[in-house]
Amino acid sequence: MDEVEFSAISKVKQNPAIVIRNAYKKYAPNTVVFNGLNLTVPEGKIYGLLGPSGCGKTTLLGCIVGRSFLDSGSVELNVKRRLDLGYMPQFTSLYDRLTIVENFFVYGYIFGLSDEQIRQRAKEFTALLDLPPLESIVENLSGGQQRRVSLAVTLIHDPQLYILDEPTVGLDPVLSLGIWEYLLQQASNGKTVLITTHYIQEARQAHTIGIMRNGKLLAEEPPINLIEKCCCDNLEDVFLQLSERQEAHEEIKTADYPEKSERVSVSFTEDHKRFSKVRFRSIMYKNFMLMRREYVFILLLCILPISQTFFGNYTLGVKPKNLRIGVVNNETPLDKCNDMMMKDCFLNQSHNVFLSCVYLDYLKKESYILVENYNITDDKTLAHDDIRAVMQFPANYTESIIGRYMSGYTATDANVTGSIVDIWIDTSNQFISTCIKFDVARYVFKFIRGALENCGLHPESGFSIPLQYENPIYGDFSGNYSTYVAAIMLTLCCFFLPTMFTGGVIFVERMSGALERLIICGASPIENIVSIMLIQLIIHLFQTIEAMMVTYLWFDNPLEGSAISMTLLMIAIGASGMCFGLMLGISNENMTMTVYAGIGANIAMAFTTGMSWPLEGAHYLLRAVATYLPNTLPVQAAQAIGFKSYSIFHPVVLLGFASSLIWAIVFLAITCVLVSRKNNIWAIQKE
Ligand SMILES: Nc1ncnc2c1ncn2[C@@H]1O[C@H](COP(=O)(O)OP(=O)(O)OP(=O)(O)O)[C@@H](O)[C@H]1O
Repeated sequence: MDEVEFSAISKVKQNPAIVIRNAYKKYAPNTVVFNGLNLTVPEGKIYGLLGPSGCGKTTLLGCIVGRSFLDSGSVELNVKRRLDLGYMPQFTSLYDRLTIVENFFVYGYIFGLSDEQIRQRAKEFTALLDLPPLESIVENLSGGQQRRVSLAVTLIHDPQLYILDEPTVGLDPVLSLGIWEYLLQQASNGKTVLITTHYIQEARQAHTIGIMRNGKLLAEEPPINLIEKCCCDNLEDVFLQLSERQEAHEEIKTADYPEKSERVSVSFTEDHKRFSKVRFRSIMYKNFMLMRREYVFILLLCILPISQTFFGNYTLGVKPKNLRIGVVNNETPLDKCNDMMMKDCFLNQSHNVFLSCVYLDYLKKESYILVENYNITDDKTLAHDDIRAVMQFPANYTESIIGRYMSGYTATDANVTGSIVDIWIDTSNQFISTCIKFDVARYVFKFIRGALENCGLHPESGFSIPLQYENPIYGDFSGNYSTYVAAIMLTLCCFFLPTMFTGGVIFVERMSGALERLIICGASPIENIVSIMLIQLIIHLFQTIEAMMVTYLWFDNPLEGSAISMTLLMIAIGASGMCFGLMLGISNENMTMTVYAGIGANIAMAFTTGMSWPLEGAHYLLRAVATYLPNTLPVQAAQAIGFKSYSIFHPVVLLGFASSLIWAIVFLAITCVLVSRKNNIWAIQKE
């Protein structure tokens, strides 16, 4: 018996279709996959690649179709166009939400097939592979059915070279036999087939067998030769025998691994063409079909900006109502207060006006709920959680006010102390306590003015502060938080939604393996990214218009500047959000990370826009950084257009645009670096 050489260079004499020489590859220092591997696939033959699980068969096929690189060595194919290559990945890698025929159209269009040709091929494969009805959605098919559809997709364009990664896994023997018969027939027509399989006996039908183990090819011969040489009855025994022999020579595996990594890859002639109308049409077809199928998701995308802006405008900055205030009125019980007191002159003692009633009536009209006979505990803490403040009026409150008014600066100490209302406020909620402080002070002046007017006196003759607020420079007198925060919410909405959509779509396409499959079929990454961004841009335009209509038409928030400038700014913000999403979708290996990174970054950026608190109060280091984060300058630009009617050429507005565009470029640049550095970036590795 001849000694079977390790790493045998083929003795097959036919023209080679695939030649791999001195291939080295490792994923990590301890994961050497190829260690000087040589392989030759003869043209017009079926080559069965066998090897234990994890020996590198899929990696090898990946290097042949251009989805992975070798660290060193060479790969040569007899085909120079992707059109001549048909690759069936290990996982089905189809568009699960599309129907079988829609998948045929996506991949048929990529290769420039006409509708008629695609339909014809679909018919042929339905018969050959016993496919389910072509209108079935792929995700509803069984594993075996999906695998058969995947094989049909691989062969739709009638390629010269078939690279098939375990096409018969999970199929019944009849179907497997049918597939092998078809492959043999194709080989007799001059097609070359490289096929991996775990079913060793099935591989007997191949013209040549390659047995791979520990980074090398142990043998490469017709199956019958191998069986004879090893004096075995079947291929399984050959495989075991060769494996045992290699164990004995294990030291060979640690042969000198090249120090320099060259990233060797196959190249196809049409690869220089980064953008092709034919391929772009196919990708857009796929996007539109997916959108049509996912109409509920699209509807949700349209509703989201409306709901976000509605919720935001209805909750943020709206004055709290129905706050409960405990009242201890030592002057008179509240039920003795009446409407007459509000109109009568308090200086006329016979009218029995209680000013505490007049004051409390103002609070009641402002929607405060007064809790009567409230008991103040000794330590002045509020006894009930829902009581936000407690007010205590002295017994001789009205009398003391009159005394103070009549005597002016000569008022007695008793009159001064008797006219003071004590108030205890729960400050655990700063917004609410500030609101109460503001209202109780405001109504002191208001009710004194009203009371003096009831007596026919000049309203300013009472207690008032010598300060006059003129018209606001920007904004209105109410100066409320909701108008301030409206533009911020709009900005965040326009950044966040494109981030999540783009990141999500890219991630899902990577996870399904369909994106990588499209790229192997020749679709360039640029075509894919541009198509996703185009769809997102259309959606974003709708979302921006909806969100602006809710913000400015429904809620009447101030938009002093041009609506067109504001729309353009929101589109620029959306573009940077999209690029951020793209970076997240490409860089993460699991969905949870993508979602966490997207939401986490957006929450952090929302804080640094000054939405919840002015940035002027932040730590000076954070303030310095926050200014240059993606949403800070755009928010300032949006505020400037909304409140100050700045034009698009004003430096503040230009800075907002510049920030969004620069960030978009930064995110794209990071994405490009990741794409050029990482192996198999277009697919998430499955176990
Ligand atoms: N992207 C990757 N990063 C790190 N290691 C990887 C990667 N892809 C594959 N590997 C490792 O490389 C080795 C070869 O994997 P490969 O999938 O090529 O084997 P295989 O022979 O196809 O296995 P199977 O028959 O089970 O599909 C395995 O040890 C695997 O863990």
